[in-house]
Amino acid sequence: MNAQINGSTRRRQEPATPLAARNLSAGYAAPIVRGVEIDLAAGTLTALIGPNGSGKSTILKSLCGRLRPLAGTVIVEGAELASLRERDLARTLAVHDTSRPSPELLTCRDVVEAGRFPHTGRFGSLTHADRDAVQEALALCHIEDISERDFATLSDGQRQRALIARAICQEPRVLILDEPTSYLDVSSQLEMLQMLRRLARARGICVIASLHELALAQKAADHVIAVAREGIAFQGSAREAFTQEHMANLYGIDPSSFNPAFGSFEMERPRGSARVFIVAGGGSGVEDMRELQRRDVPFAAGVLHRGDIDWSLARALAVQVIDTPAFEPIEERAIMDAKAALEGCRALIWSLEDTGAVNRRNRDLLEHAKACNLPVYASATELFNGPELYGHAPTF
Ligand SMILES: Nc1ncnc2c1ncn2[C@@H]1O[C@H](COP(=O)(O)OP(=O)(O)OP(=O)(O)O)[C@@H](O)[C@H]1O
Repeated sequence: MNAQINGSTRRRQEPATPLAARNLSAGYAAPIVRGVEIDLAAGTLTALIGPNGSGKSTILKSLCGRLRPLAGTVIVEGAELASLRERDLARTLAVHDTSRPSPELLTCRDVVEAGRFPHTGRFGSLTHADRDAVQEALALCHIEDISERDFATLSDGQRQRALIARAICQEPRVLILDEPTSYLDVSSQLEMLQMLRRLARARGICVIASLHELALAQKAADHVIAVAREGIAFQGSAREAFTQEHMANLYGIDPSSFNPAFGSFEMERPRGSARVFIVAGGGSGVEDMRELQRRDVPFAAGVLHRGDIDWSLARALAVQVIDTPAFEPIEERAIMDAKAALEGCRALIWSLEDTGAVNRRNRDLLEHAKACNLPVYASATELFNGPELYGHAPTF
């Protein structure tokens, strides 16, 4: 977001932990999550992740006082949440959630201005400083141009921005957001998280948001808390959290379908024995592997250098990957394994444009395919649409 985040005038001496939970049990008639321990630092963005129904919203509601803890305590800037008066709490903590109020006859600006109530006097009239804070929040959320529109007529994404702007102009020390990106388009999601992250840093505030977009959470969050199985499954830095093992346990998926480099999941690999062998490297096979996956054709891939971009995708999508150590010429063992795998296939896709010192031995596979009378294609598109480089079109 382009709007300038004004941090210098509002920064204060930070206490160590703006928001903490100690042995918190949160739920309704019975606990949904137990034993929750949280310590959030000032100036950071924390992402709360986890499957549907795991208890993210329930935790957030308890952290902001909308749901009374069933056990344990929530501590806001050193004070027990339960001991704070509503107005004092509102000066410290602001909440955005997914519930959708539909106030009638209020403009978008009116709704955002309501965020100033903890700072206004008895009659609720706004000072210049209040109006500046409102204007700044409108700008940060990119809704200046719709500020005079009837709130009830805004789109879901515009309302979401307005409600986040309302929480921001409250100028809290702690900002709690339940799915702040749920109604936003892809570029707006990026902008919103980037803005929240900058806001956290510039104002030294603590932001915690539940998110389903893991790739975004991985890029934006300083700290990640994963909720599952009645409590916190794990928490730590994005680097610590977004591992294949953690994601597999959290979402019950095959570990190799999560790519930690990009924070993204791949669709399930085609099942069965490999029918196509793909030779690739340096990203040359990405499109071909995706095409095979879309067409549900099981394939083997090799010989790929470990760490190569094709290698990491093949590990998620191929039924067999034959690899070799990075930066070294292909091992003899790998060539033998690849030839054996190739013999069980019905076609070879040669995605490489050229070979160099470290992958020259892959040319043996091209020769082997010809010797085995296997058709060879330059890409998956050609495999499905012809013409073949060599041999006869296979049937799948
Ligand atoms: N008011 C309520 N009364 C009783 N149970 C509730 C209430 N609100 C939520 N629950 C239940 O608590 C559990 C956790 O819900 P919660 O909304 O916290 O999950 P979540 O992780 O935020 O899910 P999602 O990702 O789908 O938004 C669910 O089983 C839900 O049905």
